[in-house]
Amino acid sequence: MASNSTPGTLPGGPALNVSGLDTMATAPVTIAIAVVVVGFLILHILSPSVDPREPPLVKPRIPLIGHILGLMRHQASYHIILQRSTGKPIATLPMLTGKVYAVWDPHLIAAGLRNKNLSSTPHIKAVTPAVTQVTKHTADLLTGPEGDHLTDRMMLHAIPNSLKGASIQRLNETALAALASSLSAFAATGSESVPNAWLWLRRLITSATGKAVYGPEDPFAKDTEVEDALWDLEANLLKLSLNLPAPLVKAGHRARAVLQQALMPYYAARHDEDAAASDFVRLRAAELRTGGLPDDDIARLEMMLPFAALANTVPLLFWLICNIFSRPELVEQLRQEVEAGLVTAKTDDGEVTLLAGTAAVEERCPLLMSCYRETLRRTVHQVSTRTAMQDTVLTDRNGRQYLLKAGTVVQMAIGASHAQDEYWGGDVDEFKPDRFIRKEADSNGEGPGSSKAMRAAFQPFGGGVHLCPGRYFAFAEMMAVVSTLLLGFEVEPLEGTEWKVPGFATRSVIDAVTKPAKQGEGFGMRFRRRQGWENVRWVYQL
Ligand code: HEM
Repeated sequence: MASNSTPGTLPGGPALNVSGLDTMATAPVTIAIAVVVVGFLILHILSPSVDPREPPLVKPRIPLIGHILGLMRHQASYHIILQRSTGKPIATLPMLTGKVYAVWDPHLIAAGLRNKNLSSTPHIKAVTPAVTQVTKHTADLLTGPEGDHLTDRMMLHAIPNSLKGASIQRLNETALAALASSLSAFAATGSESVPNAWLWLRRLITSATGKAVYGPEDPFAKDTEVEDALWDLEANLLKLSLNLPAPLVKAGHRARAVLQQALMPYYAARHDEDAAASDFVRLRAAELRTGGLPDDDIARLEMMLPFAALANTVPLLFWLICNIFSRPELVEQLRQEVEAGLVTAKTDDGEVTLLAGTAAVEERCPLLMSCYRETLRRTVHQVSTRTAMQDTVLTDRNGRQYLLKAGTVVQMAIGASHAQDEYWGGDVDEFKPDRFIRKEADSNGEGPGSSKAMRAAFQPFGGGVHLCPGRYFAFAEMMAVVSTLLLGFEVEPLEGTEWKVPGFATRSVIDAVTKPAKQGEGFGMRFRRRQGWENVRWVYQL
């Protein structure tokens, strides 16, 4: 009988074959063990091989698909979760029969972003046709050998050249003039209630940026439906890039159609060549035309351009305003700093000139700059995705080397850099307005929270050749709005007296800055013109 068999005797041995009852009792056990063994064999065969020189393997709880499910559910936050649970600087994440390298340590991220063997081109080429639905002619062109050349021209020539020097100066001046006009007219009767602060800021920044980027023919100025489409598309970009069946991405398809239909007449009429259009639009479109793209496909492809200009500035400004105005004492300190540091002229007829450029704020308003950096630290979750074009070695700060095999995808998770107490100290999960200017806790100037450690781990704009070229433009827009609200307005929550700031939405792997949950629904603000600042006309200078 089975019950008399020696513990540990293997099923199927002689003692177990005595009666039919024994056979019936052990058969399920045998099958179960066989299933487990076969399962392990299959897993072993399917699991990607990992060289000991590669980053350490972090296996998911659910074999094969665990990391895929984790990334789908938590998106960019999954990297923070994994880094915190494993404590590792870098890892190999097995997914189905393949693998992805996840880089979490700031020094390794910096090394990866600088490394020329890690390229964004394969990723761009892979997702662009699915996301933009360009014609087959253009898709073939982009994915063929000419596509590499065109992508390089766009990324390494058109973008950097259009966002520097006189080009960015002009872009900034136009956007700042548009903001000045909107904010000078805002709450003209003395006060204004804004039921959804997120949507209000979205509108404010979209109209100023749209005008600066596209010129007077700005497609976003023609219909607010176009602006809505941009953000609906943003929310669906991941699904579109995965090329999921149409019924699962209805909202994405609709938003894409609205956006592309709005951009097509702009490019067909060659408004990108208008004198008042920015070089950002002009140089990219010119490059694409030279590459053989028809105008309609330029419009399809260029629906990605406003994402770069808007998708991160609007949420960052939203969090900066929430972080500041929900702290009355901080508001008082910042008001003094801004009035003393940034106001350069105040005329009798009510014109106030404010500085909004990076150098001025850095030099004259250290607390405001610290709040800005702390907001970036807390809300940038960027995952920079590259492919290793050849076997590549990354070296950490202790000289330890990790081999990245050619052809493997590398995800560098800046959100993980910004969330490690090893660099930021025990209060890493809190918003500390003065974090970047407070006295160093660590006496030798190197430990958690020291300026050296924080400098290494602060990477909100990426690095290497893809370092964000729009950061100074975004900064001036945000500073103009924040300084104006500080000086010119009393800002209160619309409902009650307590600030109930929305939580974070799922942190997308597509963009860099976290958005508020549910489009900031239910979070309104009331603005009242401050005594002595009632009839101000604002002017901004860099
Ligand atoms: C607070 C606002 C912003 C943040 C936090 C931000 C962040 C970033 C980050 C992290 C990257 C690197 C992406 C990577 O490594 O793959 C990037 C790239 C880029 N950003 Fe920004 N950005 C902001 C505003 C802007 C603005 C306003 C513009 C345009 C006017 C812009 C244009 C770009 C472009 C074109 C790239 C791609 C550069 C390349 O791949 O070579 N960004 N941004």
